[in-house]
Order: sequence, then C-alpha cells, then structure tokens
Amino acid sequence: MTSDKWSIEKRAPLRNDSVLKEENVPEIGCLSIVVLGASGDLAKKKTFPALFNLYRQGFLQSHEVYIFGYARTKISDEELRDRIRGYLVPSKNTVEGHEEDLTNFLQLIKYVCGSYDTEEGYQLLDKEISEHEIYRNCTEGSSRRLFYLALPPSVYPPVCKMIRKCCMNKSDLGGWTRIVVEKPFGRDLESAEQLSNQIGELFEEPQIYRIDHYLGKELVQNLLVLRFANRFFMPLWNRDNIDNIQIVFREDFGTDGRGGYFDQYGIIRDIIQNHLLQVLCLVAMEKPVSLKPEHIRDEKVKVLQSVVPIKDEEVVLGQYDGYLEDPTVPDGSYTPTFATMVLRIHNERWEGVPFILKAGKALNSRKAEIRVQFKDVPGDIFKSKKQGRNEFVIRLQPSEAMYMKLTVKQPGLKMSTVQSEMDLSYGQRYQDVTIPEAYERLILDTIRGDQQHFVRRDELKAAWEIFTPLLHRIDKGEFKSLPYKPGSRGPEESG
Ligand SMILES: NC(=O)C1=CN([C@@H]2O[C@H](COP(=O)(O)OP(=O)(O)OC[C@H]3O[C@@H](n4cnc5c(N)ncnc54)[C@H](OP(=O)(O)O)[C@@H]3O)[C@@H](O)[C@H]2O)C=CC1
Ligand SMILES: O=C1O[C@H](COP(=O)(O)O)[C@@H](O)[C@H](O)[C@H]1O
Repeated sequence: MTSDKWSIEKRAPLRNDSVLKEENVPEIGCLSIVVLGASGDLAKKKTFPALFNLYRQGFLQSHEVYIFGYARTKISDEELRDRIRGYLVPSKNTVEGHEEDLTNFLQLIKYVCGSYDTEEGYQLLDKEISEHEIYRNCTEGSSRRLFYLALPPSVYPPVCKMIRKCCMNKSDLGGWTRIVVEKPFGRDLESAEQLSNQIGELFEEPQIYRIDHYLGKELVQNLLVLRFANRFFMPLWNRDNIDNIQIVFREDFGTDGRGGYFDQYGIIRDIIQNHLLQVLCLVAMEKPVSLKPEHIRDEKVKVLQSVVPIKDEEVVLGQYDGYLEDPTVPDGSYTPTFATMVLRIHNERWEGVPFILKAGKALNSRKAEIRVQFKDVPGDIFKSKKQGRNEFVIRLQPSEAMYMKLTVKQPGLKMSTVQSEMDLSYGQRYQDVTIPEAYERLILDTIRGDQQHFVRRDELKAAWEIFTPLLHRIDKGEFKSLPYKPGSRGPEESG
C-alpha cells in the first residue's frame, strides 16, 4: 500500500502534556473518524483528501480505522464515495499504487444520514461505530472516536450536545473522544465566548481541537525553527533592526460559489482574525520555554494581549466590482472582500514596528507571504538605498520558498552595488519531498493528541478582543468599502 516514493518521514507516536486527563491514551487501536457535514464543500475538498493521504502513508491502517460521513442529505454509501472520488488525486510522487489504494480506502467509508439536532441520527451513528468497534475486537472503552465538524458554526452547539449525549467513547478505559471545530469560531468576542461556553460545558479543553489550517502549512510550521534554531536571526529580530513586517494573503478568485457564507463574515473574519493573526503570533512571539503546546500557546497569547487597539486611519477596506452580482450575496452588501490594516505590538521587542496585515479576494495573484523589511544601513558608504532594503521573505504559497534580498557587489571591475537574493525554494531544494497538506498534518495531530497547532480558548478570546471593536464599527456602516477591479492589487488607497 505504501509506495517507496513517499518521502515524508513517518513520525513516531508522540504524547504530550496537552492531553491532561488522558495519560494512558493508546496510539493504536480501533479508530472511528466521523466527518459531520460530509456532503459539504470542505469535506470533499479537504477532509476526505487529507484522510486518504494519511491512509496512503500508513498513518491510518485498514485493520483499525473506519470513516463515517454524517449529514442530512439522503445519499447512499456509494453516492458519498462517488462525490469524493474525484478529489482523491495523487501528487507527482504518489501515482504508483494510487488506484488500488483508492478502492481500498473508499471501502472504509460509510454514510449515516441524520439531522444535526435530534437524537435518532446520532443513535444510529453510535450503533454503526459500536458495530465497527466490536467487529475490530476493540475492548469497550479503549476505542478512539474523532468527530470532525465540517459544518457551519451555527450548528456546533446542537451537534456537540448530541455527540456528548449519544456518541461518546463508552468508558474511560484509555480510549478517547475528540472533536475538531472549524473557523470562523464566532462572529465577535461575545458570540465566540458564548460558543466556547456552550462547547466547554460538554467537552474539556484537551478534547477540543480548534483548527486553523494555516497552522498546518509547511512554512508556518517552519517559523519557530527558523527563529529559534538560527543564531543569525535572533539578534536581528526586533525593533532595532526591523522597519516593518507585512503578512499578506491574496486570492485571484472571488467568493467562488461561497458568497452566501462569505457575506456573513467578510475578509477580516474569514482570513485576518484567524489565519494572518496566527502567523503574526509565530513571527512576533518570544521564545517558548519548550516545544510543549502549552508553552507555545502561552507565548502566543502574550503577543495577542500586547496588541494595541487598531486605529481607524490605519485601515482600508475594499469590495471588488462584481461581488454583488453573486446571486447568494444580498443586494447592497457592504461586506469587505479586501482589507489592510496595521497592528502594533506594545512590548520591548516590537514597539514602533508596524505589522501590516493585508488580505483580499479577486486580486491579481494567489499568494500568501511574510515580508520582513529591515531598516536602512546606518552610515551607508555605498549609497545603496536606491536598490532597496534588506528584506527577508517567507512565501507560504504557492511554491514554498524563503529568500533574503541583500545588497552585493555588482560582479565586474566597477565597485558598484546591486540587489540580489539568497534563495531557498523548496521545489528545487527538496525535489523528492511531497509537502503534506495542512489538513493532513492537523488531523494526524488530532489523532495523536498534539494540540500545539490548534487554537486554545484564551488565544481565541484574545484574537477576538483585537478585532471586535473594528468589526462592530464596520457592521454599523461606519466604514465604507472602496471599490476595486477584479484582477487588480486592491483599492488604490491601500497603497
Ligand atoms: N469550504 C472551505 O474551503 C472552508 C470551509 N471552512 C469552514 O468549514 C466549515 C464547513 O464549510 P463548508 O463545507 O464550506 O460548508 P457547507 O456550506 O458546504 O456546509 C457543509 C454541510 O453542512 C450542512 N449545512 C449547510 N448549511 C447548513 C445549515 N444552515 N444548517 C445545518 N446544516 C447545514 C450541509 O449538509 P446537509 O444539508 O447534507 O446536512 C452541507 O453539506 C465551515 O465552518 C467553514 O467556515 C474553513 C476553511 C475553508
Ligand atoms: O479559510 C479559508 O481559507 C481559504 C484559503 O485557504 P488556502 O489554504 O487556499 O490559502 C479561503 O479561500 C477561504 O475563503 C477561507 O474560508
């Protein structure tokens, strides 16, 4: 099943302190993965493909795992398999054995139809899971049950209630029940806290995995290594040397059939409050005591708590021309599809350094990157300012890369300078490596009980505290979104 060409290192089982009450949790044994909202967009595009890739690499074993799709849509097992089949595609290094693996994987999937807020469907689901556990000779209570909520957040409370009531792992003989919830987790501080309270009454924090898929991206995971395992970054990473840091997300397509969802949230809730802010935390945080999830998340919370209120004059919003033509978008909507803003961190390291966050849909390119711009060289004898500053760029996607823009001597007899690049492009440097999809890593982390790359409750609260005042002013119509042309760089006013 596992092709020799897979070159991702299989990670050894790991345990960590985040599983507070689950010290004797098995890493092996019967595993039931339930994808709620299996009929939806995320499930077919991301969740099932991630599970398939884990299966192909041997992280999900046929003799242990069973996957249940759950939703209201009335379809058969075979119809669900047909819906997702086209999304389970091989990457360039994994073509060999793909068809056989696909057939075997699809046989591990069963569909259960039911509503989200009544017991019948969940009782049926529990029966199916229990049958699978018995079939696998699983000792009652030692099984592992993972519930992935690929659903709109509005249904999280009833779904969690029903899981708690009908579908929990039956006793505490070392098994576990974990739930994965997607963003957006709330619309503002109050609604997020309400949701946290509702779910918190049903599940303990170590059972709740708030996913932010940007935390599963290769170069986001590299940030801590880069910063804290390299001597030459440490002394430079501060207000004395850095002029500004830009964290940018661009998409070259619009709402793409998701206008109904998007219009309720807008670009700040969809991208900035979660994905870009998580990246900011990893760029700005202090060195954690260790790599334990709680130590890392403690440092992230400190950064978030040090962010000062966003100034209105440092915000630009935009909406692309044609957004309102999407039939699922309400007439006259002011929802921003583009936003740029400055975040300022009031601490010893970052006082005075603007963190410029920018995100937009329907722009000129698809790209996510971090640009660290350094200050000018004091007393520059080469007068090299006109060639540009030192800049360190981390491109998260597409084509993962890190490069350093620096001034060098123009080769030749003349003593003149030119800007050049030291380039680490992953496509060239790691040609035989298939970089895992973010969801793949994060689902594996959930199975292993590693919460390092998931958002803790206090982190979420601190994130909403930063954006809620601005979002409320936007919701009240106090900000207008400036028009911009699809395929452009955003509104001209955004610079
Ligand atoms: N799609 C994406 O690219 C991304 C999505 N997310 C998040 O993942 C979650 C799921 O997203 P996505 O798959 O796009 O969502 P969908 O709109 O496709 O919904 C998923 C499923 O939920 C059910 N559903 C939809 N609306 C409702 C409703 N109002 N009440 C009850 N059930 C409903 C439907 O299943 P049925 O009717 O069969 O029960 C649907 O197939 C959301 O929280 C989203 O924000 C996060 C990142 C990216
Ligand atoms: O969470 C979301 O992310 C996607 C972009 O994800 P990426 O991994 O392709 O960068 C975005 O399109 C979507 O609107 C948003 O909900």
